[in-house]
Amino acid sequence: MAAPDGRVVSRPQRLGQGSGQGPKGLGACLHPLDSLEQKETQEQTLGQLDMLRKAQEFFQTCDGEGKGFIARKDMQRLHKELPLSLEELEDVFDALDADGNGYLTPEEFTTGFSHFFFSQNNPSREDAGEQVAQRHEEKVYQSRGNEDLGDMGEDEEAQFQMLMDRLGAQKVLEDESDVKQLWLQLKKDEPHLLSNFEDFLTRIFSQLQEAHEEKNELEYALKRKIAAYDEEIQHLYEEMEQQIKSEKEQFLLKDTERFQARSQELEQKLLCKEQELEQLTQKQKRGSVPCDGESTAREGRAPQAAGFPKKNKAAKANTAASRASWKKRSGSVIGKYVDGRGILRSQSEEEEEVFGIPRRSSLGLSGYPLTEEEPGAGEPGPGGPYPRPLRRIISIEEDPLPQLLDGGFEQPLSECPEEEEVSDQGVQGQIQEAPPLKLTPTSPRGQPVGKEALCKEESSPSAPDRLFKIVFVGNSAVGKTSFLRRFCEDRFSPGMAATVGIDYRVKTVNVDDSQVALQLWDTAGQERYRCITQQFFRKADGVIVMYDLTDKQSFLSVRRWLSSVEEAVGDRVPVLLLGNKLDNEKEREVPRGLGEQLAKDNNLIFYECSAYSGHNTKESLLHLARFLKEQEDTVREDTIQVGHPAKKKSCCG
Ligand SMILES: Nc1nc2c(ncn2[C@@H]2O[C@H](COP(=O)(O)OP(=O)(O)OP(=O)(O)O)[C@@H](O)[C@H]2O)c(=O)[nH]1
Ligand SMILES: [Ca+2]
Ligand SMILES: [Mg+2]
Repeated sequence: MAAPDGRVVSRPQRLGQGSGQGPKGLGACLHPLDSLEQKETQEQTLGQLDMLRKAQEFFQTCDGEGKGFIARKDMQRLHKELPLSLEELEDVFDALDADGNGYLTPEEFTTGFSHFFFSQNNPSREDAGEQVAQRHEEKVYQSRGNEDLGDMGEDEEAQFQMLMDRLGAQKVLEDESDVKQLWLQLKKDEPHLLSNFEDFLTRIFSQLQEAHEEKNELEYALKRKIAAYDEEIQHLYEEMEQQIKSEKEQFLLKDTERFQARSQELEQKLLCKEQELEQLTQKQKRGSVPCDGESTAREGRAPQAAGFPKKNKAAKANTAASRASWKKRSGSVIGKYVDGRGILRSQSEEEEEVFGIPRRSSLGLSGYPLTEEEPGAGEPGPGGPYPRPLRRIISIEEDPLPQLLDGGFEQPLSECPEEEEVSDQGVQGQIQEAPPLKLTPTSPRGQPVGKEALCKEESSPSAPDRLFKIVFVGNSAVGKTSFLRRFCEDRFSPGMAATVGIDYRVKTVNVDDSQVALQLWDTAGQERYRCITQQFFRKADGVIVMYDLTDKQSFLSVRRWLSSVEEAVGDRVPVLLLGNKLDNEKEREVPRGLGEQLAKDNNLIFYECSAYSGHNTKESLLHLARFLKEQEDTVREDTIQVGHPAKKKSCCG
């Protein structure tokens, strides 16, 4: 505040919000020694301090309430302090409001004020008001100078344009008309304000210019930021994709591992099931082998377990007779042989005596020895050489196998509806049709198991006279299941699934007017089921070994199959050797002669067949069925007339 003698007296400094860079206290005393030098500096500082103090004074005049900033209307309070009209104070306010937010902070006020009201010379010496007046003097003079220019008059437009160019208005002002109007107005009415107005315009335009530049800078920075963000997002996206991909791979890997573990587990389970089955059959064997060798004749009680019916009274009598005669019968389930002298001996003893060969010999699986001197023994029929008959008691006993199946394996019991007529054109020689046994079923289950499954009118009038168990073995995919399907259902379905464990079918065929039920055990060729398959040999009356004549390996495995049959049942059962897939001649790998030779060496019935075309499927099985039936007839005759010499017969017609 200017004191009456013009000395500048500072108002007590009011600290608080918006405290700007207030002048430091002047109370600090200076050291006498360097007072001269500092006097100089002090004078300078004092000048500046005065200036600032003035600014502060004005600020506090406006900010009477001490709110720390000045609003537009507060500026009017300077009307008394400064020779400025209200409009001019408004302009000054706008010029000082650097950030244009409608309020003046102490900084904005102090900084702008010292520019606006204190000229460049040292404000300390002159009173602010005088100073401001002087400035006005200058300004007015200056604008008057312009006025002079204006007076020259006709080129006001050019003058205004020159001013605009000087101020660089083009860059920041779209429409100069308002400014031009105001300028002309001022020029006319208040020429002394013209310089202020020009100053004001200068500041405004430079601030607009700055703002414009700042805006451009901000825009540029924004663009760069957006580009950086886009890049970042792109990068994140790729990273995420990568992550998803690796997650997927990991998941798949885990899945495969889980699957493998699961299948191993299942394999384990299967193996222990197989072991259980083995123990069961062992137990069964121990449990079922009769201690006094007591067993029932084939034409006697059929296995209850398989659900086969008990025979009627006549058959019972027959059974009793045959049972009586077999009282002495010892041993296991299947077949002992009664030799010519009626002495019950085991097949292998027979074998040793006749051939002295402890291993497989021409006595062979069919249970008939091969001797050259026999008439007609040389010509190999489709079933192989003519053997000399040995008696064979084919016994049947409570057969747990279907039970086992019921327990262990769910086997479809497929019974074939039609009766198989004996068509022996495919088989050597004629077969005498023995009169079928008169058997009337005593129970509704008059037929072999599964037969009742068919609707009544299909079931054949007579129950089977015979029941033979035939086990079917061979490498996987040689065509066992397809063969049996062809034989039972007379159809071929390609792309069969590999058999698991054991499959089981019953087919009744008519052999020489007898109803012969064939229990066909279809085994799985895959290695892992080998131990299950072995179990079923024991109970077999006959065995079929199949190979694929288009697959040499499967033929080479035949010997192995033959030896596992021998291990299980010795040479006591007839074996039919089948070379399958004859329809695939062009892919043949096993010449027919090799099959014939092998059959001859091991005294097997031999056929080449095709499950696909059906060629030799019936003939081969009927041959085996007839062979088994005749064997049984022979044994039966011998048993009834004990000691009679064996009747000559050939297995292959
Ligand atoms: N060309 C031809 N293909 C056959 C014949 N018999 C079977 N096949 C095919 O050989 C493949 C195996 O047949 P399967 O009957 O399943 O063989 P399998 O011996 O039962 O096999 P496992 O059950 O694993 O022991 C299937 O694709 C049959 O279509 C045949 O006579 N000719
Ligand atoms: Ca402001
Ligand atoms: Mg199969």
